[in-house]
Amino acid sequence: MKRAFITGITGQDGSYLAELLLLKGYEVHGLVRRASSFNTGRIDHVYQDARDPDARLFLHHGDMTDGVRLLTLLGAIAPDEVYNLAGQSHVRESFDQPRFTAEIVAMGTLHLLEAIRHSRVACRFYQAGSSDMFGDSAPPHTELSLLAPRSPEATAKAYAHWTTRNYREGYDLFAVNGIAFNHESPRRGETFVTRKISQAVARIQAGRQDFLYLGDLSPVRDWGYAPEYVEGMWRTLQQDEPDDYVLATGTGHPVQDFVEAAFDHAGLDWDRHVRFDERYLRPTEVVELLGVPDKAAEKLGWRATVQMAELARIMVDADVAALEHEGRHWVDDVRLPTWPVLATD
Ligand SMILES: C[C@H]1O[C@H](OP(=O)(O)OP(=O)(O)OC[C@H]2O[C@@H](n3cnc4c(=O)[nH]c(N)nc43)[C@H](O)[C@@H]2O)[C@@H](O)[C@@H](O)C1=O
Repeated sequence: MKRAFITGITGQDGSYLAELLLLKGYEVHGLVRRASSFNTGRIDHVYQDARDPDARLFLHHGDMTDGVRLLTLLGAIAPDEVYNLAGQSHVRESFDQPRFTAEIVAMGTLHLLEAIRHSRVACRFYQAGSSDMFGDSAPPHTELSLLAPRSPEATAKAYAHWTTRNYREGYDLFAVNGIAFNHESPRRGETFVTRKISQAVARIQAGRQDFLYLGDLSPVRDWGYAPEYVEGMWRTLQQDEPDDYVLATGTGHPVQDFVEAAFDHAGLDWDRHVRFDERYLRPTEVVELLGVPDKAAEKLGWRATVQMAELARIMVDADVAALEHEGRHWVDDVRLPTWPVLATD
């Protein structure tokens, strides 16, 4: 049985990837930050008690800032595949917490790569790169486009990207950079713009909220559906040779298009409910991110099929359903959560 280790397993991508790998028959291990309250809401529905002889999902407390913990965990788990999805990924927040963001995203990746190198575990490594690294670089963006990051989050991702390449070339590690463009879902954090919009639409439709406050509606993003992207991540590690891949839909839209699609789907007039708030502006904005997914299509046989308007409908429907079943957060997973018991290592 193949074994995978996922950092960031409690996030949107980590939870979808864990589900996918369990379906593919893997034993899945995930890194979870210790907190005084449970933070595993996105994976509770697939969690099995570690004492169950059939359990294939194991959670381990640890942190990307703790390289020794990563080293000992890797040695104990001996995974075949490592997916580095952990991070402080909110761009606006990274301007307020640049050092913390760099510690997790840049140094955290270095800690993980060093842990792989020194534990001598024979594994393949996936680095969750971000289109944000392209920043000011002229669109459309390919694997060869210049990296010109415009935020602390993006500069940290660029460090992680180049460190991954150097470990591939210098230490003969099967290390891959996936460069994923924005990918969203009902599990997206509530402060990213798509989820903020879909949640607000549901609340406005239900008469629980009147206005949605947003920043700049003009930036263009290439939005896809997150469950499709984790399939792409997995495929990058199944190739004969390690390489870098753009994962994107190939179509860009301004934020305003997503706003319109979401409000339209609920039968609402967006213009009556959306207001501007300068607090959501960033010191430096990325004007346009647009990916060219041709290499992924050709080499991985991977293509994004859900485009922006359908994505908006999926997310609005999920948030409308979530309001109807308040208290259940991840409505696309209808099983009730069981509380996690951590593996004892
Ligand atoms: C690929 C990349 O994708 C994400 O970064 P992002 O593109 O910054 O995503 P977002 O959803 O925060 O913003 C999208 C756009 O929407 C504009 N916008 C307007 N008004 C609001 C607003 O009120 N909130 C937010 N969050 N954005 C707003 C905002 O200024 C920006 O132009 C991260 O996953 C990152 O880690 C990553 O890898």
